[in-house]
Amino acid sequence: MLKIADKTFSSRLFTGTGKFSSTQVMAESIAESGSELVTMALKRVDIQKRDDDILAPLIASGVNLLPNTSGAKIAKEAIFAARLAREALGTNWLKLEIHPDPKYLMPDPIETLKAAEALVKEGFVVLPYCHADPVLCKHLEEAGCAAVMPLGAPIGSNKGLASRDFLDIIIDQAKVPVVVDAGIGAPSHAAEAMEKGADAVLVNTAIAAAADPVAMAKAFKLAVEAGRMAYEAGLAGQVKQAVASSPLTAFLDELA
Ligand SMILES: CC(=O)[C@@H](O)[C@H](O)COP(=O)(O)O
Repeated sequence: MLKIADKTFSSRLFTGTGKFSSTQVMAESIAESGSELVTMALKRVDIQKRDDDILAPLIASGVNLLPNTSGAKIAKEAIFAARLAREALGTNWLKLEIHPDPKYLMPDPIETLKAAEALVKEGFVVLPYCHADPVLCKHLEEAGCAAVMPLGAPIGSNKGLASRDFLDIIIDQAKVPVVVDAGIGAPSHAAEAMEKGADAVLVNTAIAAAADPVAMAKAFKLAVEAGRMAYEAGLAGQVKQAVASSPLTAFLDELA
């Protein structure tokens, strides 16, 4: 079981709600993924009515909602969005996302830390999306964030763990759960993150944009479970030279 703040999860696959061809496909894919924590951009949710297109099936399914502040370019906007989300959705959980640059959607580390400090003080359970920067992740942890969400690669790029060496350091140092977020483009990328010891992964585009999102959601579910199982089993280390699996010359002993 994975514990983040006051909640426990049996699934280590978190999912997004964007880019699906329809709400029905989204709901079926999330159900198939087994995900228990689902993020949605506040800007996409009709906060006036709880029977909103995206919200209704999510609430009915019983998943935990993780509103995100995507669209915020500075800390002040993210804090405003967070308060709105708490009011509208009745959750103090928040995926803090601040990216001022629309081309690469790179998270702003300075504004993210500033907003995280303020939101933690207001009682939010803050899960910040950030660069795979070990020093920044430590600062976010010290600020009271419930987890850190370093990127694998730019959002929607499907490039996998381009930041793998830095993820290793973050995972090694972290005292809060590490959720690898963004850029995970294939089940094998998710498995790699889990094998490294990440506590969870968040996947959106690779599921939503697949030819068959429901089947892909299942593939990610299995990959995350396999990756976690491999991590817990303890991977055999890598060496440069070949090491024979069984004695090479024992059968020649007869000749001696
Ligand atoms: C939905 C969401 O929160 C995204 O911003 C997230 O970072 C996922 O990224 P991918 O779409 O690359 O999986």
